[in-house]
Amino acid sequence: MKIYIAGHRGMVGSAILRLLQARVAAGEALTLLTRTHAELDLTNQAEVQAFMQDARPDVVILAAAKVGGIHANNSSPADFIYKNLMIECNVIHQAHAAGVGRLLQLGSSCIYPRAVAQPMPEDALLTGVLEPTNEPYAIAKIAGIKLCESYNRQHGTDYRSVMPTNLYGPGDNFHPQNSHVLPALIRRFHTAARAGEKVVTIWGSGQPRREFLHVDDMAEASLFVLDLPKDVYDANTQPMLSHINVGTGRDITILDLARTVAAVTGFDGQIVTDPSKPDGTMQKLMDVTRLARMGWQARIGLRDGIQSTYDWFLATGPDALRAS
Ligand SMILES: NC(=O)C1=CN([C@@H]2O[C@H](COP(=O)(O)OP(=O)(O)OC[C@H]3O[C@@H](n4cnc5c(N)ncnc54)[C@H](OP(=O)(O)O)[C@@H]3O)[C@@H](O)[C@H]2O)C=CC1
Ligand SMILES: C[C@H]1O[C@H](OP(=O)(O)OP(=O)(O)OC[C@H]2O[C@@H](n3cnc4c(=O)[nH]c(N)nc43)[C@H](O)[C@@H]2O)[C@@H](O)[C@@H](O)C1=O
Repeated sequence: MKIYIAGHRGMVGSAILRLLQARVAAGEALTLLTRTHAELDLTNQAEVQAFMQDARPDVVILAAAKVGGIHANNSSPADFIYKNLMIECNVIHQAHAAGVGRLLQLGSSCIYPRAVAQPMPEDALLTGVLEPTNEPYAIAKIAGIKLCESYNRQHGTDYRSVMPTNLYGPGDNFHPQNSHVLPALIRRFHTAARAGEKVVTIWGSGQPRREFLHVDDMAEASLFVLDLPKDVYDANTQPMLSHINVGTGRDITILDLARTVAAVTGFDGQIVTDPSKPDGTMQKLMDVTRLARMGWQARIGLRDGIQSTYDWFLATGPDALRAS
């Protein structure tokens, strides 16, 4: 079986690739196809068409996307909606055109309305107004779900969607402005602890609540959902409500997260908030009942996950981190 992993150098794609490589090493007859962004620009329809027609994968895992934290989303909304729509349209349509029967694409918890009841079940989709700081990205991610559902309904494909909560882990983007909160705080607290600084500032009020899932758990959940027999997936989803939430089912305030990162990195000074920066959604907690019913749950606790991610950060060194 030939599996194409789109986005294999990203945080999630590389974690999925590690799991699949382990399966190959254990004797599974899998051929893993990868292309870097430089080799194949997934926003380019002609390039994606040529690749799919030539490579003819049996299965596609779509983990490539334009990804970033609250500031990146808020300041480059055109990039987030345009690139993500183009990637999804090209990969999903050209996969179908090349006869790919099975596909898994990754969305995001930001697809749900900003003021929805918590925890958020899958059927909260399209029931209210989205969070403005990431509405363009969320619209693209909702389109990804609807693309998969539409191809399934019209063409009988088996294209599945998983909706991860906020992720973190090895391979994350630690950029000071463009990253998500957890890698941003690891870098900021580490730098402050090393420099002997007495104050670290975090964005917003510190009161928003977020749920954090380690990327190795996410990779496991992705393959779990991809591997589910079709009758099991179909029995637990609906043709027009087919996505599956992936999370831990537990959340934490940003201030408590900052305290945890401070402890892991050895920072013992003061933490102050910066209310001039946006809070975004006040709470984002996944209802993970659907996935739990099918037999999967997260294993890596937040404190352990932050510690191992910090160990990876230290081993990798700031110079090897992403530049944008
Ligand atoms: N990180 C998180 O907290 C969350 C992530 N997700 C979703 O999970 C998926 C993976 O995210 P994550 O691994 O964190 O993101 P990363 O930014 O780590 O990885 C994304 C990958 O996609 C590649 N890529 C982007 N644009 C293109 C393009 N035009 N052509 C080819 N490759 C491209 C990137 O390559 P390059 O770097 O060279 O551009 C990169 O390797 C995404 O769908 C994301 O929306 C969902 C919820 C939370
Ligand atoms: C995964 C998810 O990620 C984004 O949504 P978000 O959850 O709001 O993401 P975030 O991680 O950037 O922020 C979480 C909270 O943390 C606060 N915060 C404090 N200090 C820093 C800080 O230094 N950096 C960042 N980035 N945030 C900080 C910040 O103000 C906010 O209150 C979207 O891309 C969305 O589309 C999406 O899918």
